[in-house]
Amino acid sequence: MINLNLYGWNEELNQSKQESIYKALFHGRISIVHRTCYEVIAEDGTFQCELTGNLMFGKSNFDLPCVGDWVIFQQFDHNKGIILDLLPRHHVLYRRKSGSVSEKQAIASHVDKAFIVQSLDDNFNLRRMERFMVQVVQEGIQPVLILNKADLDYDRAFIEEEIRQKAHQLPVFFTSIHQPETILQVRNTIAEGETVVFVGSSGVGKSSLVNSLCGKPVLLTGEISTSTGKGKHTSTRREMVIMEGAGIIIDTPGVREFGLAVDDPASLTEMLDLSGYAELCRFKNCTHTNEPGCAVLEALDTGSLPQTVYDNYIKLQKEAWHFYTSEHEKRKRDKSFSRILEEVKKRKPRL
Ligand SMILES: Nc1nc2c(ncn2[C@@H]2O[C@H](COP(=O)(O)OP(=O)(O)OP(=O)(O)O)[C@@H](O)[C@H]2O)c(=O)[nH]1
Ligand SMILES: [Zn+2]
Repeated sequence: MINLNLYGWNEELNQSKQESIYKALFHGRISIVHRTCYEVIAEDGTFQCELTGNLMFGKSNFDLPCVGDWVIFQQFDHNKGIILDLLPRHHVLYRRKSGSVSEKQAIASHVDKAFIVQSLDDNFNLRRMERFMVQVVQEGIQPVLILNKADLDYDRAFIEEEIRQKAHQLPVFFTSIHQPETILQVRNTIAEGETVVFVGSSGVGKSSLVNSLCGKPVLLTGEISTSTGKGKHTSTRREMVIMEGAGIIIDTPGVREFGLAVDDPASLTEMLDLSGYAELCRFKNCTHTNEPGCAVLEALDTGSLPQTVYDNYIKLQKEAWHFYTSEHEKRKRDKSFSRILEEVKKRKPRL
């Protein structure tokens, strides 16, 4: 018998289950998605499940279950099932599907904290960190910065100076899988039943960290490729694992570029340290690009706002607006399409 409280099951989820017409069936949490096959952890063990047609058709991609989702399923055989219902999601980590402008993809759900992992070699990049931060904060997920491979040679003074401006926004940890005490520090911040997702570029050590946190190898890690000295891309599927006596970890595969899927582009100034200036702009709806009396541009001119911070803001802002507007266009189109379908249905067949 598996205690699902350790996997994050709680009273709130139980309440939403009671509202489902399938409340008499089993519930469980998705730990791996493999194309159309979902591995579900339930009280009676692990089940290989498929989706019922209702959950599959007429749904956007991001409505499909993802790792971390709680579902209700009908068991058949001893370890198989059909997923009939998806409990309401909260704190979902989305990203824009690569190669698309407006299609978002759910990566993990019911997430409490996001560990944004960078390695202390040439991967360290605050602007890239901001990209992840913007996305997770949007969903009410708490960001944490993990600077890994602290055993390597790096300029600690430089890094500390760089992250000083960020330290008030998110906790920062220096870790190394070769220094157990640094792993323990991170582990102590994860409470029982809490869900943590790992995000970051390929090769920064996400899977290695997960293994170290669990105290045993639970995920495959990339071997060093001798030619480049970098880890090979390994994770092709997402996995959820549990740490004994602590929370739940979801590892995500490293992606070359993590595309923003934010619904509130206006929130960017706050997260990117521009709000202090933006409040002083003459116009309330200032875009900080060419307006007179723009305090952001002024700060840029006097040098108190670094050009790199501003450039990143403009880049993310553009991307967010692009996503936001095309998503709205698409919704409008979908709506009128479903209206046409309704009309078609209403029409009586002529005999
Ligand atoms: N020196 C050092 N190497 C590390 C550390 N953590 C991980 N590595 C190495 O970095 C390489 C990549 O590690 P992974 O854990 O596979 O990286 P990942 O972020 O999961 O990569 P993807 O699965 O591709 O997203 C492996 O060769 C690890 O042994 C660390 O703290 N110090
Ligand atoms: Zn302005």
